[in-house]
Amino acid sequence: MRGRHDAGVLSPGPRAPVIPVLTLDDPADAPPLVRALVRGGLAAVEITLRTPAALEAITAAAREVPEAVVGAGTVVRAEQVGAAARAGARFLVSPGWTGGLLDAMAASGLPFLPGVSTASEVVALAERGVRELKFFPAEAAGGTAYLRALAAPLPEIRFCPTGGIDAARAPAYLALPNVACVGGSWMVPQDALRDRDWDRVERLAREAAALGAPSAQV
Ligand SMILES: O=C(O)C(=O)C[C@H](O)[C@H](O)COP(=O)(O)O
Repeated sequence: MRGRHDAGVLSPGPRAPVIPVLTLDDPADAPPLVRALVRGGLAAVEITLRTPAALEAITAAAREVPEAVVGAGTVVRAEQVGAAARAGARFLVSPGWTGGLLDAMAASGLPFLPGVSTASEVVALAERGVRELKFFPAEAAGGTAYLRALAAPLPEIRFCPTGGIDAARAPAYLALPNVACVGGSWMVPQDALRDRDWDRVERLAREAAALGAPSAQV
């Protein structure tokens, strides 16, 4: 993988320790929600392609909140790559990977984070030149102990662990040398989203932004 991927989602640069992972049913929620996250200090956000509203939500957030960097998550099929890019996504995240998906993501020119949960996958992707990876599902797949173990043989790989991480667990991940940032949905609780309590989201985002030495760049 060449080109923009070398600039990467996780390379040093403008910093945020946490990427909020958003799943939205109403695209109208996207702009005020993303604005609240940006106000709290989390400017890079991932909107998952898990709902019919997702592409419209990406479009609305990208257009109405230009100070945010809006990416697409749950990219699991090659044809979703073009749709996400056309909607305005500026980075791509997948819970997993296939050769076809990697080719499509690389061809998009956008930074991307394929998901892995085993050492063999890390080696396979490193062989293809991909060194910035999502570790998913982080807690279920071995958590900080697993990532710490991977750092010894594979020190050049940088991870964004996601899945089961909350404000209490995030600092231990962020303290690892091979972790650039963490992903999670904890700063957007279901009831806050239902009640459109953007002030609460902003508070939780501010707490998340203060959590650790960050280095997500998108
Ligand atoms: O949809 C995807 O592409 C995923 O890989 C799953 C998400 O990253 C996690 O569901 C977010 O993690 P939680 O903080 O546990 O909610």
